[in-house]
Amino acid sequence: MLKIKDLHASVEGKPILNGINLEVKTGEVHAIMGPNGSGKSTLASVIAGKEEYEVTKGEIILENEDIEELSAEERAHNGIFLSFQYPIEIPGVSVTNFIKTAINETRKAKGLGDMPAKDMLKMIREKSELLEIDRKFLSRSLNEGFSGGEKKRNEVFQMAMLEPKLAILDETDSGLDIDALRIVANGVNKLKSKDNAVIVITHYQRLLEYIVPDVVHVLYEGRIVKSGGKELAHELEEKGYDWIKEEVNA
Ligand SMILES: Nc1ncnc2c1ncn2[C@@H]1O[C@H](COP(=O)(O)OP(=O)(O)OP(=O)(O)O)[C@@H](O)[C@H]1O
Repeated sequence: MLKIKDLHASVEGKPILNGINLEVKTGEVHAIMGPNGSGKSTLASVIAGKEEYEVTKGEIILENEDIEELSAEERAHNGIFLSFQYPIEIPGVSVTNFIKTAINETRKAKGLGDMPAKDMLKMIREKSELLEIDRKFLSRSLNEGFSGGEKKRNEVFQMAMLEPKLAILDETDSGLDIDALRIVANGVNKLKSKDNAVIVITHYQRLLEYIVPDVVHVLYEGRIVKSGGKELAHELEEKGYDWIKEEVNA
């Protein structure tokens, strides 16, 4: 699904990613952890193709295609979904209208016409039920006055509707209370299939109790310095990152 080879990236001339190697296969869930400022969100943004980040070296390959030259929009059309740490508000555009537009734009890029209204409504009904989202919520302006938990739930709803091949969830646990965390995680688990893959960026082992990762990576100073199974997340929660830093600097 995704292969990243020796990826280096900078922002405003400052190197942030210093040689990332990562392979995510279909059906897998990978967690990325690491201290503040280690480059986790930058990695997510670079995969999604955000313009402010400059790739200075390396390759990002999605399903055997080098996506380096593709814009963020084209990458989204190719099935990459990135949830944002700080989602934007769009007053006057409802959650439903936003998602309809996003789905139809993706279809257009594939040479398809708009999704018939009946199918769209059916999908909205199914996915909102899956994620236990109140229908009233769907007519509200996108993210305007949403609580932290509502924002996150809305993002997972967008993901459910767009059915991406590769979903990158950045700090999905921030702002979620325990019940919402469980609902969001259950939603992600239900959306997981043998044909897609998920990368979860998180600071806490808590989320990984619900979305169980196949592989956990530790990012430090722009490199993946350790990878392991889900037990690595427990170890990090217990011991923090100093031992990793010592290992790297030894
Ligand atoms: N758009 C930007 N402009 C300037 N600096 C940036 C930008 N994006 C990231 N950086 C810098 O890159 C470094 C890595 O940031 P990044 O957000 O990727 O880390 P992180 O591991 O996700 O951190 P956190 O755990 O705090 O969310 C930081 O020093 C940050 O200030």
